[in-house]
Amino acid sequence: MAELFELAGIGVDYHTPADTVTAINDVTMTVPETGITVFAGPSGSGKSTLLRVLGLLEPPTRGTLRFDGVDTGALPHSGRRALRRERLGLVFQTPTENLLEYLTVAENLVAAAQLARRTCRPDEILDRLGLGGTGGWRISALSGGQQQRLAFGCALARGCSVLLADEPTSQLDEASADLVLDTMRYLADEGFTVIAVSHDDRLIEIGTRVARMHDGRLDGIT
Ligand SMILES: Nc1ncnc2c1ncn2[C@@H]1O[C@H](COP(=O)(O)OP(=O)(O)OP(=O)(O)O)[C@@H](O)[C@H]1O
Repeated sequence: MAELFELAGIGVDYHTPADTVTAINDVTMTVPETGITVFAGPSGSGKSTLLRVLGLLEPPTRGTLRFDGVDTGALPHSGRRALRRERLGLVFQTPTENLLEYLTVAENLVAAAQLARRTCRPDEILDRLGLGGTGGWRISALSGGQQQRLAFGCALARGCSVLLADEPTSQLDEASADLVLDTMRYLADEGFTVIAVSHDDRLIEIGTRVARMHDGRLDGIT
């Protein structure tokens, strides 16, 4: 199995007025290009911080992060930004955080594509995600699960091959969460790399690889 991310001795410290918090402590692992990798663990164990590191939103304090063979720490700021924009799609836990509420569904997809200087066919993406016919709708007319589906759609519109989701089901009722789980399975089957952070047992169950975190450390991978 090809490995997409290679983490070696990754550490992240945050300096607060009171002290230094080590959010990630010496994490060494790989993340494969295929399947669904889930980071699980109690609150405060460092899952979201690690996802931000993988999403190139935040450089680690220590260690080496290779993405597709490239040492991301050796890249200039512009190189990291280009990788982030072109390859990595982030989906956050609050559905509306991922979308522009003053635009329609289709306009959100077009705006996402434009960010990556691409064009897209909104109807095609909406059909693939089971949202056919909603192109002209306002975002508020979609359910929370449909909004999260559209957030994944925006990553597709940008041409991203890697989808990183931070607790994508935590704000949703069961039916809406089901829509998101189906979408993640579909995208993994389509060959996208899907990576998620979650407390949700049902999301952890669909993981093809589950990395358990505790106190910033990796506690095991199954
Ligand atoms: N910007 C920051 N400044 C200071 N400390 C931070 C910052 N971000 C995270 N932390 C601390 O780092 C540790 C890991 O936080 P993180 O949010 O990554 O954990 P988590 O497992 O995702 O938790 P949750 O499931 O509650 O979101 C916690 O102790 C948190 O308080």
